[in-house]
Amino acid sequence: MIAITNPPRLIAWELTAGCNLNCVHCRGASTSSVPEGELTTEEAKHFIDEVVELGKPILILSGGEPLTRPDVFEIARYGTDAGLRVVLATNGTLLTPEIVKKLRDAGVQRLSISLDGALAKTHDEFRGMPGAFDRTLAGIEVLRKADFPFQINTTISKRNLEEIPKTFELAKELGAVAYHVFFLVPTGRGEESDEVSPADYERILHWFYDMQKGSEIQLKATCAPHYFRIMRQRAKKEGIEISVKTHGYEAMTKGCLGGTGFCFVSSVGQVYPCGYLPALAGNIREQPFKDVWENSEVFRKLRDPEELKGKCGICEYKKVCAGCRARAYAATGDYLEEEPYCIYRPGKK
Ligand code: HEM
Ligand SMILES: C[C@H]1O[C@@H](n2cnc3c(N)ncnc32)[C@H](O)[C@@H]1O
Ligand code: MET
Ligand code: SF4
Repeated sequence: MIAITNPPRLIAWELTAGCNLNCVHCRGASTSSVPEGELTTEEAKHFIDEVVELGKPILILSGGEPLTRPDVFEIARYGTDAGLRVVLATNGTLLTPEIVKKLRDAGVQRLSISLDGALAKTHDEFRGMPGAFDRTLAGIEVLRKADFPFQINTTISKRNLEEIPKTFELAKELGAVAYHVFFLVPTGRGEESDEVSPADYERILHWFYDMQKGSEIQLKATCAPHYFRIMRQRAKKEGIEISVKTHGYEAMTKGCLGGTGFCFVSSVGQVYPCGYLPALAGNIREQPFKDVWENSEVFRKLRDPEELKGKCGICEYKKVCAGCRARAYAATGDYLEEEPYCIYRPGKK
């Protein structure tokens, strides 16, 4: 039998590991020092050529802080011309009208702005810089004036858990087209002691389900695969079928796309299932991207739910959830082990 591999739907690309901030939770442990040997402009363009050979995913230009890389506009333009939907993830502190114009001219379709609290103190402590909150809000103001679409990304940890509803309200007031929450993964500078408890995860994901129902803007939980279990448990209780009509995009996807619909490429060309799981699939300098995507052992394992261990392995929701592989890795050293932050006991329904 010939195994058919779907092309990636989304690729997050760390254009540079360098950053102007020093966030307490940063997966890349980014600082102002830029590592040696990052992909050159030519190598970056070559990578885009290779991506297009496989399919037309959304290309997320990320970092580090992608706006610290001078050729970011040239790379974005190249991706746009190649037919990709190019978006960019930024901390928002470096946005000026000139930069926003250049991003628009390069065909960038949306920005994500990280905002980790509704209060300046919370965000600034997260971001390791006094004044970061004000600068990010100033950046958002530039986007509003230019009528440039943006979403707000918030990483949820113990530091801001109780401020999430307020941050969601702020995102709406600011005119975000979507609100995406990321649950902290203990990797890089991210600390396990900052992770919210499994019970709090459950609580906030139920809140999220309720918010999603009546929300005029798109809400998405990333790195919280158990949301897809909760969605099904709640829908069953309410007697509703899960469909695109009732649950939108969430009905068509699953908990974690790492290695199946999504991958992360580091600034030196390393390919990983996501930016939080240091399980190396290959390097685009050594192998064609297609070969890494289709044949690497890590990706093959992640595509097979039968490989899952512990309670995830026997869970009736494993095909829609599969747990966070990065959290399993951080807790045990084995990315196929059970998700440590899920309270569900398989078989309970
Ligand atoms: C349009 C602007 C967007 C930006 C700038 C953005 C940014 C990001 C970033 C930076 C990550 C983290 C990647 C990593 O470090 O590993 C991420 C993850 C992800 N995003 Fe977005 N995103 C955007 C829109 C979307 C949309 C519209 C969707 C789907 C409807 C989406 C789905 C995902 C998924 C599935 C992941 C991967 C995490 C996982 O494995 O579940 N994103 N996004
Ligand atoms: C793309 C998003 O990823 C967030 N981010 C950075 N590091 C981590 C981590 N360890 N866990 C979860 N999210 C993280 C950023 O704050 C940004 O909003
Ligand atoms: N620096 C950007 C942000 O904070 C993107 C990457 S974060 C690891 O949103
Ligand atoms: S989370 Fe983003 S803004 Fe913060 S240090 Fe890391 S790369 Fe920079």
